[in-house]
Amino acid sequence: MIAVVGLGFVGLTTALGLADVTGRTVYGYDANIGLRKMLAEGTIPFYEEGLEQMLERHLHKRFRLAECLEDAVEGADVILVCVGTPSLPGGEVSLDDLLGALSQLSAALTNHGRKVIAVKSTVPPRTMADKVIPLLRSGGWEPGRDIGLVHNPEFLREGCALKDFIEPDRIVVGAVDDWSFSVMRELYAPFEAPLHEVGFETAEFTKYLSNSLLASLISFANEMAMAAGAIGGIDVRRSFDILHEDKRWRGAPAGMAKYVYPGCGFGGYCLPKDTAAAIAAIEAHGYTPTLLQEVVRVNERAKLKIVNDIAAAAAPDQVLGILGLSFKPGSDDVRGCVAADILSALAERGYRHMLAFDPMANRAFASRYPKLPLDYADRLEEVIAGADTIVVLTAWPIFTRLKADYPDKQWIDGRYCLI
Ligand SMILES: NC(=O)c1ccc[n+]([C@@H]2O[C@H](COP(=O)([O-])OP(=O)(O)OC[C@H]3O[C@@H](n4cnc5c(N)ncnc54)[C@H](O)[C@@H]3O)[C@@H](O)[C@H]2O)c1
Ligand SMILES: O=c1ccn([C@@H]2O[C@H](COP(=O)(O)OP(=O)(O)O[C@H]3O[C@H](CO)[C@@H](O)[C@H](O)[C@H]3O)[C@@H](O)[C@H]2O)c(=O)[nH]1
Repeated sequence: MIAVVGLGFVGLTTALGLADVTGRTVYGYDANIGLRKMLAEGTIPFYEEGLEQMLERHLHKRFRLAECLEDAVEGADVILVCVGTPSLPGGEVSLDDLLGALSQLSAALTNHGRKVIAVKSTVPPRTMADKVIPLLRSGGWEPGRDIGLVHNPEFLREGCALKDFIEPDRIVVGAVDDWSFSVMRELYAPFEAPLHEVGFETAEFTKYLSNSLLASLISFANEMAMAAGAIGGIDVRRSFDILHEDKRWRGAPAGMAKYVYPGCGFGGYCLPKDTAAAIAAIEAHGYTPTLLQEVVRVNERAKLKIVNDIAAAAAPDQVLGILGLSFKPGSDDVRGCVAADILSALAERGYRHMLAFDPMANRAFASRYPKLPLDYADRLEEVIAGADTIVVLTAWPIFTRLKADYPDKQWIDGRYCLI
């Protein structure tokens, strides 16, 4: 049996993906009672393609919700911990939820059958060795002797989380001993993906390596787009389309031609936090990662640029139409989205009449950012009718042709996505 602790984006996807692919029974536990109740009724609190159907298929059968941690882990031989590791104000990661969950786990475990604890949350290098192992020891569990211990970072992308989990490019496992490796090999045997057995630090670092590269590529794209704007006369969208025709971008399974598009900055729950955490972790070891620092600065500059573009195009007493609030198309997640930063910068500059529409994220945005002076439109057409200047902040495909359809409006394309 499998247990999953923390049923957010990663935990729920992991639990349902494992139930589906392995055929094993998965017990899920989340500390949030409201979330447990919602899941027990077959609904999920965010949009993720195919996930609700997967919940419907496995709920109360292969996927069971536990009301307490003890029940979730009692019969499990693998316990995957998927709690959040958010950023602190200085960029370092908060390990409070993770260490809290692990200390609850060490109190909840009994000696009946050996188990593996697998940390899936993203953590800075040396967290397993310096924080997790000492914590388990202080709870009376010696990793490698009484209990197995693994770090198994997750690489899924929101918007295609389930597909990414079920068809991963690679699986990375750092473990305390051979037995833990063998349990993870067995767990992932039905998945057709290379499984890399490495040390804890390599597993931890590989996750930051991946997200830091993605953040660097986006900041590179944004730097070049801003440079092109300064030169003038350049069709940035077409330049990038032509760039992506280079065969080296196109080889499956990389699919990077769908990445490295310029825009008004990267946001979301992972790239900003993981880049900041990578910088903090590297600095803490005495090295100054100047390129990564610059990646973050370019990202701030990309957000500021669109704020300046808007200020140059429309006075604060005008109505601004805002299209797109979610951190990326295909998702209703608004955690760390650039729209929040951009709209709060506009509010600071005195803009008070902003009418926004997102195909999925209106409600989530309103509840997470209640102080922003925004009105919400139920339909795209209301924004078009209500504003002369319209700003695109998320590249939803339904926005692509609007500029051509409404040439009389003033368009500010924060995502270089309008044709
Ligand atoms: N969201 C992504 O796309 C993504 C992808 C790869 C890796 N990650 C990493 O995975 C981790 C989880 O991210 P997420 O987006 O799923 O976070 P999330 O905030 O959506 O979910 C975390 C869940 O853990 C629960 N929780 C917190 N403390 C708990 C405890 N003691 N016991 C039980 N449940 C507890 C919370 O109630 C919440 O539902 C993070 O480290 C993140 O960096 C996220
Ligand atoms: O070419 C691009 C690609 C993305 N973005 C922006 O970058 C942010 C993040 O996008 P993306 O990387 O697609 O989304 P996430 O779901 O946050 O996934 C990232 O973060 C996850 C959590 O760590 C990792 O597992 C994934 O591999 C990694 O892509 C969003 O604001 C996008 O709008 C761009 O501006 N240009």
